Amino acid sequence: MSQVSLAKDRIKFLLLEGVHESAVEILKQRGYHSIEYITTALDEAELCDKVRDAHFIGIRSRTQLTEKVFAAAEKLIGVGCFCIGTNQVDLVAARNHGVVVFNAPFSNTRSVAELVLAEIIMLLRRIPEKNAAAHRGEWYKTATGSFEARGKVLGIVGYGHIGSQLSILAEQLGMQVRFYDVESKLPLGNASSVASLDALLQQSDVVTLHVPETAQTQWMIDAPQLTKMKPGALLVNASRGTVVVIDALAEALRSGHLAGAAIDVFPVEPSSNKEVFESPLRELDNCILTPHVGGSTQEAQENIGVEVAGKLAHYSDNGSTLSAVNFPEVSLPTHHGARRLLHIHQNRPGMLTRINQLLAEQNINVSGQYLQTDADVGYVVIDIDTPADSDIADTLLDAMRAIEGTIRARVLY
Ligand SMILES: NC(=O)C1=CN([C@@H]2O[C@H](COP(=O)(O)OP(=O)(O)OC[C@H]3O[C@@H](n4cnc5c(N)ncnc54)[C@H](O)[C@@H]3O)[C@@H](O)[C@H]2O)C=CC1
Ligand SMILES: O=C(O)C(=O)COP(=O)(O)O
Repeated sequence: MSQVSLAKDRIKFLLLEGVHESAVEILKQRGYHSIEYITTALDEAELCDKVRDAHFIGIRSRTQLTEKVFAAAEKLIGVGCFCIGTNQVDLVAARNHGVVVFNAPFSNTRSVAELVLAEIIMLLRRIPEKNAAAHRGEWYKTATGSFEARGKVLGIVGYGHIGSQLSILAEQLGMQVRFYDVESKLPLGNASSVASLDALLQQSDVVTLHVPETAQTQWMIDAPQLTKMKPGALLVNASRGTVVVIDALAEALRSGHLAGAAIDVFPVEPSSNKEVFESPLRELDNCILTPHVGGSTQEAQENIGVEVAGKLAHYSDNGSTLSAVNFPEVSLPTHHGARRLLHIHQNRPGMLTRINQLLAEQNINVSGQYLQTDADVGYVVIDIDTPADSDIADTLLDAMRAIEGTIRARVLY
């Protein structure tokens, strides 16, 4: 057997932020036992040190994977985001270093939708203030400012997996659902789309945000947008902390223009449970504050562990990049009796020709070849008919690595 294909027990996984143990179980079931498990996030300097000998890293929303981290991670071939958001990863840097990034696009969406629905009911009934008062020994029994959810207009910004599930749940309560999305989306049930964010803000009794962190969504809700909301309206943000300008929100809550808010995500979040949480919203009783737990349920975390660990193991075992968020997607059959080589390269003319020339020169029969490219990167998987004890794959690998524009090449089996 060739020496270049790494044995599974030498493939190292670094799992951070206490990802669910289902991830560890799946990796072990798939034959990966070299797993370092850390319950917290690491800062950039600690990460640069830790990632040096890791082949895979698993993170959640706190760990920032920067260009500097990827440059230090010489052996890294894959990242698993055990969450939905991938804004914490420099996806372009990852791709340029030949590192494939996966996430779990659905597994915690129901959990977020349920939490938001519960918060809407709590806010409509002014429970946060009444709860805070009761904790101080005050008895604040009044119907003033308390409303049923039935008949109220719920404005959803971002009608994706979470927004659309919330739409269905809110309609069960009799809410009238309207949404604004930059993409054309099928309205579910009796929901209807609204042409602009401003129009949605003006019409809604409750506004809830379910957009990803992008340049367009950054500080999307600032003082001018809050002013457009109905007097006495409510705001919920369980998307990303950069979507809402917190000082502007605090002012809108203090002035009484908004009656309440529920905020799960913040521009700066503590990096561990031991750090103090600072926010101007802390002093406001009419604001539900939660520590980024929208997706933190046992069900969601267990499913995410299984899903993302499965994707990492599949990529490691077979080279498949199906559902990668930063990489050309190649879905591959397992090819028994063949050797499989992977070549990740800058997408420039003639790369495949050069690889195929090498194969022809060595008189190697190709039994399968799979290529996908995006604007910058090409990924080709080559199955060759050669006995397992031949060292031709090693020779080929050296030659492929010498091709100018190669980012990474390896023999899988
Ligand atoms: N609080 C928590 O624990 C969690 C937070 N999240 C956050 O929620 C976000 C949304 O999750 P999903 O619904 O699963 O994502 P998704 O990708 O299914 O939906 C996002 C929707 O937002 C729309 N959109 C993008 N830019 C927009 C803009 N500028 N204006 C209006 N609409 C825009 C998209 O077209 C898409 O329909 C995630 O990106 C993540 O940041 C996700 C899970 C847990
Ligand atoms: O799935 C997401 O995007 C989330 O925000 C959840 O993040 P977490 O895994 O709880 O740190």
